[in-house]
Amino acid sequence: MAEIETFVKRAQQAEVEVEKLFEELEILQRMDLAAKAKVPEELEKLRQENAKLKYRLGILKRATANAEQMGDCAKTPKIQADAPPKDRMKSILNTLIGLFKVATSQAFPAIVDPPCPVSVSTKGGDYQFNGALPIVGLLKAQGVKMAPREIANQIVAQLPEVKNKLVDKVEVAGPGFVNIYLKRSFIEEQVNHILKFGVRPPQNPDGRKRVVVDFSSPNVAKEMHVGHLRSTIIGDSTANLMDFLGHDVLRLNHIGDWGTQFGMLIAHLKDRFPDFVTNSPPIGDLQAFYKESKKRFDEDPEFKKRAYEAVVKLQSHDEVHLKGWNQICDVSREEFQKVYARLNVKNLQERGESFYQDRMNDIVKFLTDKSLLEEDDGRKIMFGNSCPLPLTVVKSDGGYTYDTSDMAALYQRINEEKADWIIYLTDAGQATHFQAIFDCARKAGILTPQTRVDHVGFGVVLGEDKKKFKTRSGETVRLVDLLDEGLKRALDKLTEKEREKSLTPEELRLAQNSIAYGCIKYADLSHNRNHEYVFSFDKMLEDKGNTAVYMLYAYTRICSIGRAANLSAQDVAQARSTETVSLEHEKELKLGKLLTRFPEIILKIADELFLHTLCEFMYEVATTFTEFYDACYCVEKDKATGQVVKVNMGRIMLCDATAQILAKCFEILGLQPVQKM
Ligand SMILES: NC(=[NH2+])NCCC[C@H](N)C(=O)O
Repeated sequence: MAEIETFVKRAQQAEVEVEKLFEELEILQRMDLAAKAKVPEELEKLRQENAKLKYRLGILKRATANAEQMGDCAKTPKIQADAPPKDRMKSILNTLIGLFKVATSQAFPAIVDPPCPVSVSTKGGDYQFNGALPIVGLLKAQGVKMAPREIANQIVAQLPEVKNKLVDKVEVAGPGFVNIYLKRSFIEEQVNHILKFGVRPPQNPDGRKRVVVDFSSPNVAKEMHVGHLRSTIIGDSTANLMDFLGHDVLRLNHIGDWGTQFGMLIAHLKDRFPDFVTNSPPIGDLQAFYKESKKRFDEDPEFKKRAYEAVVKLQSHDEVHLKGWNQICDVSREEFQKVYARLNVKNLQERGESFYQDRMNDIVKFLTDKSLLEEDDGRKIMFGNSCPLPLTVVKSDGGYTYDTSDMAALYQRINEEKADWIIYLTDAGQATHFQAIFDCARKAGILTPQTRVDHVGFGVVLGEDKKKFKTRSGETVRLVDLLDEGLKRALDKLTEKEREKSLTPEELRLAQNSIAYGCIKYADLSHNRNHEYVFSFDKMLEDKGNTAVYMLYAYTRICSIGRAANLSAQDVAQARSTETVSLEHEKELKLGKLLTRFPEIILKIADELFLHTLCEFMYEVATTFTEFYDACYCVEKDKATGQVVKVNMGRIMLCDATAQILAKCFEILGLQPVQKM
């Protein structure tokens, strides 16, 4: 299997490179540069290499096909490594940027790497090129004076006429914008592409990356709180998105499972359950256990002493102490697992702070050797180049800190995991911690520009009273209780609508789960993550506005249109290869255009890491779909008998493409829509 992965990786890299070279070649040809000669040679070599890889991949794949069939198949097949890039979805925005870049370079060869801003148009045209204005300044710097409209005209004159399947017409407007109108035939082609190939990822401009997503990361023996819930939800979706793009994703749960608090926990364990080594201790409520031991630690100096001794024993890997530590971690692990199972969070690998024990020694040595550590009141600290706050790498008692483990983890992820991109999900309060880590890692040469790092922060969760989220009695809300309440509220909602009358008990249960977990996730994901977020079941369960309930209903409604035409799901699936969509009606075209924006939205979100953009897109799809459905008959029925008289298959296919796009969005967000609710 590992061998296959390596082949897949190499084949994909080759694909990306071939495609890149194709593009480059096209540009070079158009720009009529003499440097052409070398490229075809390289291209040919890559092609041959790729053909060989594909051939061997084919053999390996056939050999493992049976094994794979029996394994746990993902719901949507991952993009095939041997799928030519041409089969992926096209980002219209990127294509337009490419076209205008070439045209601008041709019109103004003296400007190196011209800026090329293209955006979706709000009026006049589908997209808009805004590059003329910045060029005014650039020309001026070279002593050339030219009006923006004139610049726009010259650029437009260079747009390739032939071979352009995409642009219908362009017009220079206002102070020098270029309005771009797309060809209907192109939009139709893109929608038909969805029917033929399914919702495929767009071509990644930077190729396949090894992406580490560090999320959830609760702490052993402490409450897994709503902050961890946010991290879990946003992190899981971020990882899903990276998966969809075809990256090689590693989901890591950096749990807090190491540190001095284990001394008091183990000392307390020894007292409470003296036979813990032979009999698994029934700890039950670990939070209460934590509180008890903390109380003793604070009040009883003798206990405190034993707690310190226990830490030393644990760190020297004494068997009995390791056993106790493991038992305590197991109790927490079980609790965390319950939450993950209910939220359907999969493939999250536990790699807690304890994993880095030896590596923390190594990183301290590494930093010491580079003379980067300073003494400060017995501590060893490190300053970066730009961040005002130093890291505490070694405490005065010789112990390590959160900073030390994160430095060690960063080193490990870059050098052992070969990460190209590392994404951390924690509350915004940890922003300075990560700034300092990244800053110091750059200074130490651990982090170079080859690796992208992002701290994806999020705001705090508030209760409906706009105060810190707590239970009525002021306790932290247990996540399992919160999820239970979600389930109860979802069922109330369904019975309020008397859905139990038309759904089977199993359908009702599925709908309840879909709504409960869907509403919690969607409420979180649909808001800008930087903002504070008010946790309110009432708001989440509203069926108007951009809520999970609205979106889930919209989806089931679209899915039901085929049924209204007496078509089974299988009929619809079969029609995808025989029917085509034509977007004659204005509302059909509007919907088609929106669907074809999916690839550019995905690329934007992957770059900026703001998932609410996807929710906004989904909402726009749902409302645009309603406009289409109100204006265009898909199924005509005899008013008197209710019999189907006419089915417009092309339109049913447009419904299907819409449903497929929405299904993919749900999948990325970790929601599980149902066919009926
Ligand atoms: N690599 C990391 N620091 N990941 C995030 C860890 C979050 C930490 N355990 C907390 O509860 O706040």
